[in-house]
Amino acid sequence: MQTRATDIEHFMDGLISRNPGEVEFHQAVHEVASDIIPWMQDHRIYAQEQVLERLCEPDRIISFRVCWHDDNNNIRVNRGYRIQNNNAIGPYKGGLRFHTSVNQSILKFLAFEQTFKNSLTGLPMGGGKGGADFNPRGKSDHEIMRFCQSFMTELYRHVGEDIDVPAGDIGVGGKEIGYMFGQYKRITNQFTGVLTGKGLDYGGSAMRTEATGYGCVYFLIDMLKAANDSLEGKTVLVSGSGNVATYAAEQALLNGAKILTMSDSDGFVYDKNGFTQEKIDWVKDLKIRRRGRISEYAEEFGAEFHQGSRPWGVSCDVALPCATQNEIEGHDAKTLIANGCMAVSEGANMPTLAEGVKAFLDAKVLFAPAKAANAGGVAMSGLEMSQNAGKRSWGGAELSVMLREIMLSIHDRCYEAGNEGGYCNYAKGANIAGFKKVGDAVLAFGVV
Ligand SMILES: NC(=O)C1=CN([C@@H]2O[C@H](COP(=O)(O)OP(=O)(O)OC[C@H]3O[C@@H](n4cnc5c(N)ncnc54)[C@H](OP(=O)(O)O)[C@@H]3O)[C@@H](O)[C@H]2O)C=CC1
Ligand SMILES: O=C(O)CCC(=O)C(=O)O
Repeated sequence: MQTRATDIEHFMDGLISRNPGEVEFHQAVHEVASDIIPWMQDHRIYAQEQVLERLCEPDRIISFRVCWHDDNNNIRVNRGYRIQNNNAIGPYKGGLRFHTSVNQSILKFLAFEQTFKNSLTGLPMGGGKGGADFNPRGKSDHEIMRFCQSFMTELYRHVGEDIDVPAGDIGVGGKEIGYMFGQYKRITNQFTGVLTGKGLDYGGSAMRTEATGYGCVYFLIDMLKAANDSLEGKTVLVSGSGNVATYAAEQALLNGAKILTMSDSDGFVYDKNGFTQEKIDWVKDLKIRRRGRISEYAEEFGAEFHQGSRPWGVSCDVALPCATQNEIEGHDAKTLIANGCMAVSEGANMPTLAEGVKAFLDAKVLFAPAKAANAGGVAMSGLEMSQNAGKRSWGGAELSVMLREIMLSIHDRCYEAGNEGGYCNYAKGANIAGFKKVGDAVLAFGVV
């Protein structure tokens, strides 16, 4: 039986009327539904049992007030959230984002995506996401510490090593995880693996910092290999200059690529000579320790700074969007294609708008969707959970091998479900492979 476009529209009309105004959530669901609704024509049980409908309704949405004192002793009020989307295949798992843009729609889209991403890793992790509309930019360390402690003072009652295990995301790195872990331990008097991305001295895992960016490039390499190509000598645009961007740039460089750009929310830098390891290390120090702006790179290394723009107008072979959602619009995708871009691997979550994804797929650009390409980070978090549960720690070399194997198996799962004979639609493959595993678990539980 053929799926009619109206089936997808009908499904989306219902979803939009139940979740008004949540545009990012609508966008993420539409992207999955467009592949899953046709697929369910031949897999009727998932439609009969309303599996997609169930996965689109979070198990629970937790929202709370976060009060803290700034350095001038003013009381500040923020809103914190945890979206526990689905725990059919394991405890809720997913990052915390601290950014002014954070709202329920953004976190619902992220928790929804996380559910399928975690499924693709093959590890026992459900999907969740959380955060707050707190802006760490310009805050002192003491302010960040007080905010994190206040945030955890409410969150602690909703999380636990077998319940829900948050980690970092935009605005939440090792420092913030340390403050939150310390507060959890203080309140509960328990030392458990309740957060991942912890420091190595207190239960963290080697390779977690590198895992998302490295994994994104491993997926790219596997995709190129399946198309009888390689990364050697290719020019690469990277957006962002945070955790994912810097480690993606580093791994691409290690594989012989030439990195031309990095960016932040003020604009992008274009280095015609390419980023060396020394320059990437300088960016890491700028962003993590000095909390500076990417424009300073241009002054330091004599590169171009393009204020208020994204890097997609620069000619390249490969694009690695690693900053945030919706950073490649339809016209950006068309520009990239016109300038010769032949592969895109999404380090950020949902960085490409639907029109952009369609343009890439129509042009047969190799396109690695976020839920597959950036799954290395949460996979390493899953391995951190295993280490914590077993009260042991594995070495970096061992974990690197595990990360490489997990990324290859994610690639192969997506390839198997998305290969259309001559061209692989990895977006479709990731949706089907991710959905099927969670869906089978949902079916096993009956109506719950
Ligand atoms: N960390 C992880 O393990 C994982 C992260 N991701 C995703 O990767 C992306 C980046 O996360 P991560 O590197 O951890 O975060 P960081 O906070 O380390 O870095 C974020 C980077 O993106 C830029 N950025 C943020 N918002 C915007 C915006 N609205 N416009 C332009 N640039 C922006 C930031 O610039 P500025 O300094 O100006 O804010 C910064 O360069 C996110 O989509 C995240 O969800 C996905 C999987 C795992
Ligand atoms: O490691 C984790 O649990 C968080 C990863 C994450 O937030 C993501 O994959 O988007």
